[in-house]
Amino acid sequence: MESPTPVIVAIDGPSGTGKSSTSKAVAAQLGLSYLDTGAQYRAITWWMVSNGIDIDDPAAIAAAAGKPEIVSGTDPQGPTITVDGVDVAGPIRTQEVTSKVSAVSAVSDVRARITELQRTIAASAQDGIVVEGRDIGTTVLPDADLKIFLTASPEARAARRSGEVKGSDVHSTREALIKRDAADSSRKTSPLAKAGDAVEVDTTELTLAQVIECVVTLVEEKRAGK
Ligand SMILES: Nc1ncnc2c1ncn2[C@@H]1O[C@H](COP(=O)(O)OP(=O)(O)O)[C@@H](O)[C@H]1O
Ligand SMILES: Nc1ccn([C@H]2C[C@H](O)[C@@H](COP(=O)(O)OP(=O)(O)O)O2)c(=O)n1
Repeated sequence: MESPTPVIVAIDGPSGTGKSSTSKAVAAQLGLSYLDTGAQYRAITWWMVSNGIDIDDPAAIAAAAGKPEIVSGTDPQGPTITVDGVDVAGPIRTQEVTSKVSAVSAVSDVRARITELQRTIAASAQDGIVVEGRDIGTTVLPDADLKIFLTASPEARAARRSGEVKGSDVHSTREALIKRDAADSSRKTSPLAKAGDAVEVDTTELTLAQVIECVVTLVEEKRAGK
């Protein structure tokens, strides 16, 4: 049988809308690769913090942006991320990294470096790839075959996120999410935004299974129309 044309899917949206869980499941179901671009920004942030770079000094961040070697494994059944050969899948999820990632990812030299990496990974995915983040449909892969923009109410997103972290309360999680979204949406270089040709899916009232099914159907429709 002829193998299908590689398909490139971009999934963007704010925190807690379901990007990672949806992207991983869609990629696994359709035999595509998977790239979590937020993990790459978290990885470079982790490296800056670990190497004593002043997060409030964009020039210092820019000067160091080319130093760490970030490698992403794109198997949706077990995605990996390393910095200079060290597995950082755990350390990049700490509160400290989460609170600093928006400042680091606003620096244009950081974005240029990580964007190049993302384009290289997408171009080398033989069967296609699902790439999730904030600026994939607008900047990283503007020619993606399908662009999805996930949204959900701040309440739903905070409830989902605080459900993941033991002992966290919904109110402070909601405030932190709103603050990070505002920073990501208002930065000068490649802010969080919906591409003009993206399909918006509000996941507030949907189960994860429903969102996955919706995206799988959209990918299959695209493939059939190719
Ligand atoms: N539609 C949904 N309904 C309920 N919970 C969801 C839904 N989508 C995702 N989740 C849960 O919400 C949390 C955050 O999802 P995640 O995929 O990490 O979001 P994002 O990547 O957009 O930050 C996870 O625990 C996930 O299982
Ligand atoms: N394409 C991307 C992906 C993430 N970022 C930045 C902005 C986000 O707040 C952080 C972390 O992203 P991540 O997707 O891991 O965040 P959450 O899973 O939503 O908590 O990285 C970005 O600037 N551009």
